[in-house]
Amino acid sequence: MEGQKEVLRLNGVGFRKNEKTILQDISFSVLESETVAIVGPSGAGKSTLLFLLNRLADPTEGSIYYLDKPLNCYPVLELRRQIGMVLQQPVLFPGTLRENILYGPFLAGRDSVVDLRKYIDLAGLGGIALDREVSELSGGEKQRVALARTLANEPAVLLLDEPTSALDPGSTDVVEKTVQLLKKKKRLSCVWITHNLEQARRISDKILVLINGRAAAFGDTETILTDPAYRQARAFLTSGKNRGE
Ligand SMILES: Nc1ncnc2c1ncn2[C@@H]1O[C@H](COP(=O)(O)OP(=O)(O)OP(=O)(O)O)[C@@H](O)[C@H]1O
Repeated sequence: MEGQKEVLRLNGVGFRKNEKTILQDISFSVLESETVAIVGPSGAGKSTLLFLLNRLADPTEGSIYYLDKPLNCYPVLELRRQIGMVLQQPVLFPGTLRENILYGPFLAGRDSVVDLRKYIDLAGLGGIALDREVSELSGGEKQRVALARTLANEPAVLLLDEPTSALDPGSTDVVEKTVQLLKKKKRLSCVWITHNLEQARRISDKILVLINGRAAAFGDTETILTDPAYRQARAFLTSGKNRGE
């Protein structure tokens, strides 16, 4: 879409670990208010690519820009506030719902001014008492707490690594709708790993197909999912290596 600013840009990104090439020559950008889905077979390097965007690792080749500066020019904690991450298995601290959601704002010194209710409602947690221990919650509820906690940092970019693969349809719907709402209201940008092509169709504007650490295709969602030119890339995703959700 014209006029959307570039939020993330990868130029020829590669990553090697223990002499093994995990990612090679990846270039694409993510615009403001845009969701890019990353799809690809197991072991293709999807999670590794997401880790690079959050500086859990650094590329061994190429560069990654966030807005107008290389990623490594930002203090890492500030960067992770602006580029939040939600993983397949929610990582929560022992403690209450309130403590978990206020953790990020507390670190930033704004826990006393934050509107906790906003994030509770966004993540569809309205029916749960704020002083409930998170260890007592269901998997779907925990994942929604993890989402609310990340959103409480008011990130500009959200990285999602199969956030709904272990969730029931109701919780999946909450996560998808929340992200869509924030795209519209806050111009949130997302990079969302999914094994589910139907989910990719619902939530993404563009798709990156990653195969053996390389970008096999990148483009508009409908084009990637329907254009015969991408049949081979799609075939990889439905070849049985791919898990359904
Ligand atoms: N810390 C590490 N050291 C060495 N190799 C690693 C490391 N992390 C991942 N790998 C390897 O990198 C490759 C890509 O792994 P990655 O987890 O990024 O793939 P993925 O596409 O996310 O897979 P899945 O869909 O199964 O989650 C795999 O071959 C994996 O074994």
